[in-house]
Amino acid sequence: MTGASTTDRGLPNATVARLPLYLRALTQLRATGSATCSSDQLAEATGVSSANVRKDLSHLGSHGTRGVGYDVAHLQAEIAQAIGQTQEWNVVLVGAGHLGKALAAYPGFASRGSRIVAVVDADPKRLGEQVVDGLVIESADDLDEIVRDRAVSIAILATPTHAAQDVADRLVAAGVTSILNFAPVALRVPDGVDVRQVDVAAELQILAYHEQRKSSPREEAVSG
Ligand SMILES: NC(=O)c1ccc[n+]([C@@H]2O[C@H](COP(=O)([O-])OP(=O)(O)OC[C@H]3O[C@@H](n4cnc5c(N)ncnc54)[C@H](O)[C@@H]3O)[C@@H](O)[C@H]2O)c1
Repeated sequence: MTGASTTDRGLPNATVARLPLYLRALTQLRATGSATCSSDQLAEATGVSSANVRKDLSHLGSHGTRGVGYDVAHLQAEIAQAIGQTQEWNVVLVGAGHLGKALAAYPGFASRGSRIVAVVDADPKRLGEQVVDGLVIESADDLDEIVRDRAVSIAILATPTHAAQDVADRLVAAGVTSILNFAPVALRVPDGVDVRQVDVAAELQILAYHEQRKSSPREEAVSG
């Protein structure tokens, strides 16, 4: 992600990254009828340590009540407010290939505050193809118009690497201020534009590193 380790609002980026996890856990707790929860419960549901849960929530001004814990509904509203989920954000998805289509078909974004309002592609053969109910592939030539007319502020970029910077430039010029980038390239964007890079391959490489570390003592023991 671009920018410093603290957001403009003053929350540390690591906290911001965990808030959606707490929100998801609180939504599940509320669905099962829980009115209150402890930091331990949130820790268990999210995989975050209890100490970090308490620290993160204290940044929001929530300290919980001794012996009772946190009020689930109140905390849910507070986190939703902090991460801007009290309104719906319009998203354009650029690049309707294998990955783009799979993302566009995922029904879970809307319930978490983001709505894909357009899917665009540069390949004329794909135009008009239905991706999901209510979304057909539109022309990348119309990107500027789509961003402006549909009040899009967030883009998902799923084009090949070679096209990504050009697409990002166009998105920013049209008014997009946040980009979720799947193309394996470091985008250059002006100040005020946030980029989150998703690199599943790098995540796998990190796991491979840990696998290697797990297996090497055994190998040493066998050879030694
Ligand atoms: N983050 C990860 O780990 C991860 C995993 C898979 C794929 N990827 C990346 O995601 C991107 C998409 O992968 P894919 O398998 O879906 O590729 P794909 O070739 O199936 O799809 C890419 C789509 O982008 C379209 N496109 C090309 N130039 C464009 C432009 N200028 N404007 C709009 N659309 C344009 C193409 O017509 C095509 O439909 C690639 O950059 C790939 O490397 C990343």
